[in-house]
Amino acid sequence: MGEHEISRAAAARRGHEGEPGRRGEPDAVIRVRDLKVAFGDKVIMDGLNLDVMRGEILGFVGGSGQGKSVLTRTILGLVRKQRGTIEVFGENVDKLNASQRRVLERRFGVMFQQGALFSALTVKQNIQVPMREYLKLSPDLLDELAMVKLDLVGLPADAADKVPSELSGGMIKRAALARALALDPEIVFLDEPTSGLDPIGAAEFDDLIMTLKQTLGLTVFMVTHDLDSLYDACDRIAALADKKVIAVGTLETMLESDHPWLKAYFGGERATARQQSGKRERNG
Ligand SMILES: Nc1ncnc2c1ncn2[C@@H]1O[C@H](COP(=O)(O)OP(=O)(O)OP(=O)(O)O)[C@@H](O)[C@H]1O
Repeated sequence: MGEHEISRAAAARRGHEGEPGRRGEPDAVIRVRDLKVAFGDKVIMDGLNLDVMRGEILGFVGGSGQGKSVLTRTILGLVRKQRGTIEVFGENVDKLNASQRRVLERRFGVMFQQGALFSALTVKQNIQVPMREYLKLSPDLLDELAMVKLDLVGLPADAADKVPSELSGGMIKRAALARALALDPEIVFLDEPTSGLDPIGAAEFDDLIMTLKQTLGLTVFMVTHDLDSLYDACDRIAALADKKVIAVGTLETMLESDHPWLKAYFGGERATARQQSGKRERNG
């Protein structure tokens, strides 16, 4: 498949050619119902429901250790569930055979916490890892595509041949995002993408995510503790507590909730200051 065909296929998948995504697919691109996940006796989620809508940036919040990463990994098929259904693009993932599963995986991009790049590989080689796994392309085309991805995330061309230890924290995040975008995914999972970045770097990363959502029509599932990201970048927020999604909606929905964790989280000093300022303080 040539580059042009790949881009066309990706555009068609995202509905850039006049349709709202694949025909017949629901607007909820991820639908989780009555999910139970446990490790031995330790129940992490029980009766959890969640919809992620096409084209939105959904911010997923919750206290430390509540199960945000476990939910992400369960949706990705990396953690076994005890009960419940997970539908992605309208397909029940339990009903997919191995090859259908592989097709589905190509429609996901994942950026794990801390970037998780291969330290011995250059940025370009890191970006090419999923391409080599899923696409049969010539070395020249692989190089060309990797440079397109670098440009997409705002990295200079000379970052291509550097290894992760030669990059700043912000550049590592961008390189990891470029790798997550390697296969032109429709949904991107980001696990605390702004953690470890300084306020300006974090604001720039949020801007990049919003731009990619607009230009590529991406759906973004973003686990985050970053109040600024929740205020500035997310279309909706889902909050995890008591083994369930206890609230989902806009920021106003979160602020109106009586749940003690949400009251503490969004009513705390930092959140209150953020609300009152009405803008991102980190921009100085
Ligand atoms: N493979 C595993 N085996 C056993 N327990 C696990 C496993 N993976 C996660 N857990 C447990 O599941 C719980 C939820 O973990 P998870 O990493 O999803 O939390 P989190 O909400 O993402 O936390 P944080 O915000 O601190 O990253 C934790 O108690 C964790 O110890």
